[in-house]
Amino acid sequence: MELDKMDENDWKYHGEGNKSLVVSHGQHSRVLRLLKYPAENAENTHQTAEQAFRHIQNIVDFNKNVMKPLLGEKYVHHGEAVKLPLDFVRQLSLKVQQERPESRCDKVMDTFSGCAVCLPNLTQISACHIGEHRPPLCIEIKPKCGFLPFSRHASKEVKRKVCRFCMHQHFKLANGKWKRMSRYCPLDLFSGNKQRMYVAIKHLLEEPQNNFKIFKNGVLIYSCKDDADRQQDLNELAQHLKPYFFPTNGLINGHQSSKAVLNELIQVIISALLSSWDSGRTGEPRKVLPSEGRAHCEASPLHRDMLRNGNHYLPKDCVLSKILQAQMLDNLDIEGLYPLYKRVEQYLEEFPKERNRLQIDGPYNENFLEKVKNCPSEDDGSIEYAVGKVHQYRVAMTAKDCSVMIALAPCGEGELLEPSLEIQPSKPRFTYSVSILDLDPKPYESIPHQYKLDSKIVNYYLRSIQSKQEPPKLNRTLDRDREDCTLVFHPV
Ligand SMILES: O=P(O)(O)O[C@@H]1[C@@H](OP(=O)(O)O)[C@H](OP(=O)(O)O)[C@H](O)[C@H](OP(=O)(O)O)[C@H]1OP(=O)(O)O
Ligand SMILES: Nc1ncnc2c1ncn2[C@@H]1O[C@H](COP(=O)(O)OP(=O)(O)OP(=O)(O)O)[C@@H](O)[C@H]1O
Repeated sequence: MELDKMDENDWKYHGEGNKSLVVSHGQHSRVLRLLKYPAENAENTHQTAEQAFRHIQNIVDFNKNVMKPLLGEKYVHHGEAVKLPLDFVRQLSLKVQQERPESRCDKVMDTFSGCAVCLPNLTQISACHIGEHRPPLCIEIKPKCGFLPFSRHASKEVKRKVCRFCMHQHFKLANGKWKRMSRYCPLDLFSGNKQRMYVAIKHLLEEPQNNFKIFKNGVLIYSCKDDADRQQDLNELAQHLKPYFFPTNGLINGHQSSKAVLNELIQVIISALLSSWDSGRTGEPRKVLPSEGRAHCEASPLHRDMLRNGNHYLPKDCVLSKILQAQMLDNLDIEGLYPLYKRVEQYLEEFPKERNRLQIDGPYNENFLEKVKNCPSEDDGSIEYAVGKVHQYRVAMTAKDCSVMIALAPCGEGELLEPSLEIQPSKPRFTYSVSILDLDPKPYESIPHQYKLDSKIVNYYLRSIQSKQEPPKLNRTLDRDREDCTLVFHPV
């Protein structure tokens, strides 16, 4: 990519989140990730070009020096900070504007600094069979927090029973963020139990919100639509997917065939999420013990029998296990962390110059990682302990908000390249790659917001459960009874 010869016509809108907008290159498997700002203060960010570049470089450094060693070399692509011609960025911003979803237009793309992160396009993977005409598929999952707080600081009993995602759903619906409740529960996805994972992914398909997307040849073909006819959307998705899973089976018709195709998709997703390259070598997957806080969430719509169905484990090096371990660095809960944040604040008021030594805003280098890894386990009253816990919490926050990309390319007969997924010997095979994205550092300043938000979510949940005068389990049990009118897949 020659930075002085950038042409906006080579790039197209790819997607965006709350903080960044992503464009992809038409020919090369590359994306540019540009930051966004609230529309009202876009021109007043008062950042010099140097500060803007530092900010982008900080994101790259955090990915490279902190998240990559924690999550694993093979999953994290840290990218590169680039400085783009301002003219190109302005033209690009005009070009993509019409493609942007309305709900994201409260923020505008940064057209002032020219700074961006250049990354591999993780929706792409090269097909492993010459003459293979089916383009790559990619499934993106934002799994969110996969455990219940086990800290003694978590003051409300409900936090030990119902997971944050399930409680947050009530708050999000009340605030109008979503129109329909998601039945997805992260604890089921992270359980390592294939039946529970199956149901979790089925619920993501039924109500994707911002947790589930599918791309074909790098183009988004399935995601959240507020006023969608879900069954029709799923049937259309099945039409897209059928050549991948039933290549020789003629035209697909009817609800049953859609279910069969989506069933195959879920099986492949589960295999990719549980795959661990180490297990390939040794033959036996290495297990991690189930940890505290990982049993199940009482708001999950799963049947008790399935929850009781034995202990299951995540293979040690699978992507979910890596993410969960990083999430669990938050072992005090925000309620235990907040007093330590205040200790740091007080210390910085007295000794403002210490901010740099303590690496509150970076640099995100090996030293920062050491502080995260070697934080004392007991509170000795020191500032070092408080800062170590704050750093750990911020890393955990990043892991609770990241996304997993599973890119799949069909393999022809006898063309099996490593790594590959084979669901059953008679079924089509895929070569695949699994990556983790959106690993930006969460600002130190957001801790008070997290503290308030946590209490709002819990209090709102308790109120809404009380107002229905039903215990949480009963609520979702009623939902389950209604499941007949929605999609029912058959668990493996
Ligand atoms: O707080 P949460 O759990 O709602 O997570 C926020 C996400 O909302 P979600 O619940 O996933 O829909 C939110 O996602 P959306 O904008 O809702 O798609 C962001 O990812 C936000 O991160 P950041 O502030 O942009 O760095 C996320 O904020 P952080 O808490 O990770 O800072
Ligand atoms: N390297 C990549 N390759 C392909 N697609 C990508 C890549 N990085 C991001 N995307 C796409 O762009 C979308 C937005 O990116 P990202 O999640 O990093 O934005 P964000 O604003 O940081 O998100 P959040 O709302 O979680 O803060 C992703 O959901 C994904 O679909």
